[in-house]
Amino acid sequence: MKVSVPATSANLGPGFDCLGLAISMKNQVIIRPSKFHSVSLKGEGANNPALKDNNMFISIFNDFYHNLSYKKRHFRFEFQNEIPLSRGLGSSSAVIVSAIASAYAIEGIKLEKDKLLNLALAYENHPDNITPAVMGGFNVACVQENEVRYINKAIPKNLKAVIVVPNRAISTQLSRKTLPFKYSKEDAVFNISHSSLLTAAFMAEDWEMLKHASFDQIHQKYRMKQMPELFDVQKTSLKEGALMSTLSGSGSTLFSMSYADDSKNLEKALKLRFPHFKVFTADFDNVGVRIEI
Ligand SMILES: Nc1ncnc2c1ncn2[C@@H]1O[C@H](COP(=O)(O)OP(=O)(O)O)[C@@H](O)[C@H]1O
Ligand SMILES: N[C@@H](CCOP(=O)(O)O)C(=O)O
Repeated sequence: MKVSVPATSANLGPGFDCLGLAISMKNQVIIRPSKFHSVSLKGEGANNPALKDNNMFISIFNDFYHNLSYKKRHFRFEFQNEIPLSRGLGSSSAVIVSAIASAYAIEGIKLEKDKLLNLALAYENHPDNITPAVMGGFNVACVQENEVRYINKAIPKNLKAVIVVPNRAISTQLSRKTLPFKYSKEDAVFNISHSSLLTAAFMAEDWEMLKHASFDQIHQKYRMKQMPELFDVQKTSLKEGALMSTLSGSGSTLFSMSYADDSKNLEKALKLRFPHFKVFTADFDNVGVRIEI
């Protein structure tokens, strides 16, 4: 059985904790019944001992598997990870979503995507990256009485993600601690209006509007201060043809969206200016979690 989940970019500037989209880089796990428990790790995190000894995927998988199955079976887990850890590309959401989906799939129990999303919410209490991880595409989501309410839209092929991954990790938990406890009415109005305009721009496919809508007052500046070079990455991206350029999730990655025709030049300019960071172009993912029995 094989499950894969795409990377995500959450917040998209003003949409703190409510907007996110899926990117075509994935974490994949193959699970087979086996005589003994065993784990193989390839790609991102392969040299991280914590992922071998105390793997979040395996503990969530076990929680669900033991509730769903009366059998005591062992498995071999083969992980192939493309999503870097703690860089704001939704590595933890991918783990949560794939672990829950795998526990159901290995027992042959059908799990609707909406149910998967609501189960994932117990592990990540903001819906902005679990929703695109499950559904793919662009998503606006909020939580009401422990349920995710969302609207989803596919992102056309003529758009690309240009991604700058710094060489330093930022944990989401710590990055949330840098944010103020209170905001002014001006900042609240700024973000509500920009987030609404950005959502409308995605729905109407008015890509030029992203150049005006993608600004934020409530989280990026506080977080980016931890790595001030990110302000430079953002400025360079917007100057070199990005339609929008925002801190991806809680950082440290900077996400830009551009027309496919402009993406090569943008990638080249960023590589030249920031040779110590990993810069690449990716497609968007409009499918979300994939399960092959
Ligand atoms: N491939 C993985 N396998 C197991 N655990 C992972 C994996 N990727 C991420 N994690 C867990 O998620 C944590 C990172 O979560 P977080 O700081 O929210 O990063 P991100 O911004 O990438 O979602 C890691 O410290 C680890 O516990
Ligand atoms: N809205 C959250 C998103 C965190 O995304 P991640 O990819 O960094 O886990 C936040 O901004 O804290």
